[in-house]
Amino acid sequence: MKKIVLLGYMGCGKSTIAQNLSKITNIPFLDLDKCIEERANLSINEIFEKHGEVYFRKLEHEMFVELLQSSENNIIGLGGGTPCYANNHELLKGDDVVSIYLKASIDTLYNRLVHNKSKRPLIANMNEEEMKEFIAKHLFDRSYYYNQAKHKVSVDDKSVEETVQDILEILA
Ligand SMILES: Nc1ncnc2c1ncn2[C@@H]1O[C@H](COP(=O)(O)OP(=O)(O)OP(=O)(O)O)[C@@H](O)[C@H]1O
Ligand SMILES: O=C(O)C1=C[C@@H](O)[C@@H](O)[C@H](O)C1
Ligand SMILES: [Mg+2]
Repeated sequence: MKKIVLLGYMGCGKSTIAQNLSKITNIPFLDLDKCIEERANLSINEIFEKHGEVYFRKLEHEMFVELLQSSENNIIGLGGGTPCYANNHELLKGDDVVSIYLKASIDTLYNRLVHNKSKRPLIANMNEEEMKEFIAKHLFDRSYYYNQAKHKVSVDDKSVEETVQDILEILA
């Protein structure tokens, strides 16, 4: 079964773009973060607080494998860190997987995340200056994994509709 997997840094728009793509294509959308929250019956913040990040990464890997194994066609929106742990980047290369990196610049990410960080435990307690530096370094560290995707779409200065259109061209 075909799996369209959207990946990229926090705030690049995986969830937003996947929802819109799902409406147009009628392919059901699964958000990995949401699936984890439902399975654990805890928010992502609560999982990090109560059990720590290592436990979260284990749940994240198990849930990603489970979603890829299901027999339906799906759009799967990954968490920002998913490709960077537990060899999950290898799963982006599977035969039935169309993996797409939504590539955003540091400025785009910062502008989207600065007013929207409370539900993202890795940045929730940072001030604005710390956040910019963190995003720059973290994005650099993670880029190797994001670039394992089969396709790349730049999202800077594009509307949701324009990014969705770029993805439809990849899928055509
Ligand atoms: N052109 C755009 N494309 C996508 N998102 C946009 C755009 N312009 C503004 N946004 C906003 O940027 C934010 C993107 O957040 P979203 O939750 O979709 O990202 P994400 O990649 O799923 O993040 P996370 O990894 O934390 O789950 C949303 O608040 C969305 O409304
Ligand atoms: O970038 C990350 O490591 C994360 C991104 C979010 O989607 C969540 O999966 C969680 O907050 C961790
Ligand atoms: Mg998301």
